Amino acid sequence: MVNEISERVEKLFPSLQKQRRDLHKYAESGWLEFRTSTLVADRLEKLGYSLQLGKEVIDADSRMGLPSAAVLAEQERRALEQGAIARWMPHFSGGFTGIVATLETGRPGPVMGFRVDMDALDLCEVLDEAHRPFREGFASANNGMMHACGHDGHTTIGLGLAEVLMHVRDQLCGTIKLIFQPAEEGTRGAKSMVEAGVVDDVQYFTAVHIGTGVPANHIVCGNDTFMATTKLDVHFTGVASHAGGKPEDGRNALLAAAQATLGLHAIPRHSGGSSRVNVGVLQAGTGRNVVPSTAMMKVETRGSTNEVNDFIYQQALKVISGAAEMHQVKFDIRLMGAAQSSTPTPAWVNYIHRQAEKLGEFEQIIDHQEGAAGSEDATYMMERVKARGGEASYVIFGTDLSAGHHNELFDFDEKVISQGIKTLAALALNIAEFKGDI
Ligand SMILES: O=C(O)C[C@H](NC(=O)Cc1c[nH]c2ccccc12)C(=O)O
Repeated sequence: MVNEISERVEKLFPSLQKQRRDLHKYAESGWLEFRTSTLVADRLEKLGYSLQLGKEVIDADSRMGLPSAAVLAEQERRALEQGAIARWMPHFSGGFTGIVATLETGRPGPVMGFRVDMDALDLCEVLDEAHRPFREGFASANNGMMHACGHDGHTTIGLGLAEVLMHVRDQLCGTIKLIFQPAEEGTRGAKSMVEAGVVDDVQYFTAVHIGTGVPANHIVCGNDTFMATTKLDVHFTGVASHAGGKPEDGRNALLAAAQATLGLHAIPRHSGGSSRVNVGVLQAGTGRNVVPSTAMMKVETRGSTNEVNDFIYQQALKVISGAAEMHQVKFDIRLMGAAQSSTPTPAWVNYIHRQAEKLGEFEQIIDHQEGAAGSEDATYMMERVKARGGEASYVIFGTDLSAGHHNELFDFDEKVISQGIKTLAALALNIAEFKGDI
C-alpha cells in the first residue's frame, strides 16, 4: 500500500511542481488569497470532496489583521485578472479565504484533520538571475507579496494529499478533513477557523511546515518550540507645526514612535523563558520642515510560554504609553494577530514516527527539536483538539533552502512536497495501527 502511494506521488511530481510554481508566481498575502482559494476549491471539488467555504469555516469577528475594505476589493480585482475562477469568488469575497474539504469514507473510523496554510509574506521577491524562481520564470508577479516561507509548498502538499487519498479512498476509514487556512503570517487566520468550529470534531490533527532549518531528508514529528506571540499596530497622533518658527507648538509623533521603538527593544528578559520583540515597520511624518504629527508602528512580542509573552506584552504597553506621555501625543493600539504556545501529544508523535520509519524516505526521524522557533497559529487548532480529548501534532519536513525563511531569496527543494504527501497519506491509510500507546 505504501508503495502504491509512493509510486502515485512520484508520477504526480511534475504536476505538483507546476502547481507549486504557479502558486509561487501569484503569491497572495493573508486574507487576500483570492486566486489561490478559488483554484484550490475548484480542484478539490473536481476530485470529489465536499466543500465548506468562506463564512462556513471562518468566523468573521475572530479574524485578526484584516486589510481594509479598499485593499480587499482591489486585490479581488487583481486576482480575477490573474486567473482566479470567478464562480468561486463570492464565497471568499471580503476576506473569507478559507476552505475545508471533507472525504467521508462511509466506513467507521476517526475524524482526521490535516492543516496547510496558503498565504504569502509582505515582502518583495528578488528579481535576479541568481534566484531560481526568477531564472525559471515563476518569481512573484505581485510586488510586495512573496512566498518566502514555503506556504506555496504547503498548499501543494494539501492538494496532492487530496488527490492521493481520493485515489485510495476504498482503503480508508473514518473521515478526512483537509483544512486550507488563510493568513498564518502575522498569526491572524487560525483562530477564526477554530471559532467557526472547524476542528471541533477532529480526533487526530496534524499541521505541517517545510524547512525551518531542518535539513533535507529529516522529519520532525512533533515540533514543540512554538513561541506565544502578540501582534499590534500602534498609531501615534500629535500636532503638526512650523519646525523653524514654532516647534514648541508641535507634538512630535515621530519622536514618540522612535522613543517607543528603543524602549521596546530594551524590555527586560523573563526568567521563565526566552522572548522576542520586533518593531518591523515604523512610518512617520509628512515633510522635512514640519513637526511630524503622525506615526505608525507594526510591533510583535513573543515568548517561549504564554506567561513570558504576556509579560513582554504588558511591558510593551507601558513603554508605548510612556513614550506617548513623554511627547504629549495620543496613541491607539490595535491587536492584529496572536498565537499561543502548544505541545504535541506524545502518542500521536510516536505514531507519526513509526509511519515515517516505515516509509523509508528519511535519513533521520526526530521527535522534537530544540532551538530558535517561530510562532504558529495552528497552535489554536492543536489546543482545541487536545481540549476535546484528541491527539495533535505539528510536523516539519526538512529541505534544502536557498536562503532563510522570510528572506527575499528564499526557495526550497521541491522534493519535500512528495515526502510530505507520502507521510501524511500514510498517517491516514494506516490509522488502524494507532493504538493511543506511547
Ligand atoms: O508569527 C508569525 O507571524 C508566524 C510566523 N511563522 C513562521 O515563520 C513559521 C515558522 C518558522 N520557523 C518555525 C519553526 C517552528 C515552527 C514554525 C516556524 C513567524 O514565526 O514569524
